[in-house]
Amino acid sequence: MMDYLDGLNPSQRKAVTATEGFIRVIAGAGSGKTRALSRRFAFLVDELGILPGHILCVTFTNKSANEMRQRIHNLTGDNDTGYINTFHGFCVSILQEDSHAIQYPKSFLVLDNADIDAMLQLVYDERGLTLRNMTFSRARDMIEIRKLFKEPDYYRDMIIMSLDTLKQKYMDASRAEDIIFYGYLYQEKKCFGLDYNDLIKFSLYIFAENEDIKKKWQQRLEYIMIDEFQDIDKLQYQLMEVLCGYHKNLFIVGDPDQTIYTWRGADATYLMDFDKIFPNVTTVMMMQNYRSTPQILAAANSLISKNCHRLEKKLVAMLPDGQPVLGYHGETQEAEAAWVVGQIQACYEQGISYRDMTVLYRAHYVTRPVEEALMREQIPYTLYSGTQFFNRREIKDALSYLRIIVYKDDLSFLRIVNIPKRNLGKRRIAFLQKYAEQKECSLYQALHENMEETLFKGTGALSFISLIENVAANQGERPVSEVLSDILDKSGYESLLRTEGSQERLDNLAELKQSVYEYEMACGEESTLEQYLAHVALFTNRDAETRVDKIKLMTVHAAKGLEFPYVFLCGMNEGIFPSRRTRTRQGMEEERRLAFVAMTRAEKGLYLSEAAGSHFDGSLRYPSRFLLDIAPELLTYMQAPQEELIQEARDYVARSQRYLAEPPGKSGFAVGQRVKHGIFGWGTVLEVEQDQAANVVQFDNMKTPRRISFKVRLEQT
Ligand SMILES: Nc1ncnc2c1ncn2[C@@H]1O[C@H](COP(=O)(O)OP(=O)(O)OP(=O)(O)O)[C@@H](O)[C@H]1O
Repeated sequence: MMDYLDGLNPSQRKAVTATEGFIRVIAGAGSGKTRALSRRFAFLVDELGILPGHILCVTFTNKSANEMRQRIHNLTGDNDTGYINTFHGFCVSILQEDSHAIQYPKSFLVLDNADIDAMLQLVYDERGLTLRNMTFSRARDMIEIRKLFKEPDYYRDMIIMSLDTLKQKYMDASRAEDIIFYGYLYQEKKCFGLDYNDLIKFSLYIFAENEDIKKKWQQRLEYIMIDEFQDIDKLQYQLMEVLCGYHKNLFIVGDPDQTIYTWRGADATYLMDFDKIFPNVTTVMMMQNYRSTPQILAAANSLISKNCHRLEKKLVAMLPDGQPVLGYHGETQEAEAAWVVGQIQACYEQGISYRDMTVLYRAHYVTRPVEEALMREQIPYTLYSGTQFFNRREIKDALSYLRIIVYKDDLSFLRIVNIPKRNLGKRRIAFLQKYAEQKECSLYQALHENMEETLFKGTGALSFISLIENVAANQGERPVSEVLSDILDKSGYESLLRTEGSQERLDNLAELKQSVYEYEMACGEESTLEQYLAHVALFTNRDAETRVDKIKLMTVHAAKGLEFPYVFLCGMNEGIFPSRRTRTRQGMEEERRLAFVAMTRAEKGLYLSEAAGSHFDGSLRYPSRFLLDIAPELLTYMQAPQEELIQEARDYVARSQRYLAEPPGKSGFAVGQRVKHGIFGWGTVLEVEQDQAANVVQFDNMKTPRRISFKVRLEQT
């Protein structure tokens, strides 16, 4: 047996061996929390003899869950790696076991954005809405906000209401927003689909209503560990509170300086106040950084020290000296891109592979000049963005084929029934929709019952149905990867891509097969197609790794939790990074943390660049305040901005800082509350816009509502 404490520093050892009670680890960037977490898991299993199935380890992304599973497998040699998952993924496990408590089948569908869009399309078609009423992406945001804040009890409609009553509510709705919202809930219930919010809400509901189920899970989870705790949100927090209620062994680890998801509801105070809420909390500080050179760390420390609201802490570099952090000011964006690419080439000539170099940026549009320069120099690169791997057409098609085998659901059916062409176009589908409506059955069932009818003569209906039935009949005995290859082959889908000559799409399919195969290896033999489908719906493009030697391009958000030998952080200009949408001082501190996360991804080399010129709206581009925050001796410019420009930038930053709303930037009001304004008089709060730091108030004496900044005092009833 290996010694699990080998190669750990004293605080890491403490984190590993303090197993009982409430433990909080405040871990700086690159201080080895992943290492500590996985060793702790192995320690619990091998030294204390805890069964892996009684440990829950929550990670922030599926990718980190997979990595953690792999590490733990390597450490313990055990195939059973317990519950290592994201909160959403873990809720899938809860619901797969206990969804009967809410009369949902085990085989519910986990919906991703593309599924939600497909459902929205059905609602829009049925109720004559167009994208002019609302784009899908705005509709998705609206639904999420309504579910989280405005109608947090929405899930009762889905669970308690009958499908018919829910449909009536949808049909009775007249405002576009209501039509979309209730139409979507209806579609969800109709096909037993659950989106990310539902997963947690439904689990909490089951626990609240069923003492025995709650007890079962509480008793099962003897030890709970949560990574990236600084980005936990309210619902996740509630779930965690319930889960640790029996054994009270909760281990959390996070870094307040890396909170970058407050815009999505994350709240670092859960980490900061942990010791005030839970009894006898042991706090361990991990401040030794093993990732970056002292040069990189000094620059990052210098930046983050400019945040006012933070726990004062200093990361200490453990690695030997490296090259200085390099900066560059380009006269144009093209010049900046040329410098970045020039540095990449120089590194490559020194024997550094492309895969060890990563370009990071705040917003996608910044990549255009860099991409052009890379193409010109014929340097291979991959963009982690836009169309996410699991949202690509061919991947969605392939997964729909897998889904139809298990669920026979309408969404998958509509997606693939006519791909490749089976002569099942609009007219025949309309017939099936009508038939399904009358018989209250699925479209698949409708086709099954009608395939011998004249309308379907000369179509591929018969062969489609028999293909699905055949594969479905024996899929239980075969590995998922085999089922996938089989269906892609027999459906003619793969040869369709071959005829289209889409090599890239074929490569992506190969990548998918590989990822299924790896999933099977990680999960052991008992992985079923249902389980795979539930988990794959939780994936994001961060999960699709590249195997070829290519430069990676990604946003800073996507780089969370990752590390790269050489990092090129470009577009460091005011209006880009920090983003022009930053409106509050809190928001500005979050941008600075984001820049800190970006810089601390780098191990050996860090390159910071920006360009003069103007933005889309004609305003001048100034170097980012984050560059000015770094002490000058810690940033070596290969071409520096002129002193005059720096002074202008400082003036600009000082001006813009004055316009940022004051902290704490919290409204303190609830929707519907009556308030009194010094001049406008009485009114009602319609909405609280945290990002604008304003309350939307309908004043009694005014026709239209006004946004009133948090800065202005409002009296309450
Ligand atoms: N005690 C140690 N001795 C040597 N190297 C270590 C030690 N602990 C961790 N490392 C190395 O330091 C690097 C950072 O560790 P890890 O990825 O676990 O950090 P992290 O705390 O999760 O980082 P972040 O919060 O920035 O994402 C890894 O390459 C890891 O192998």
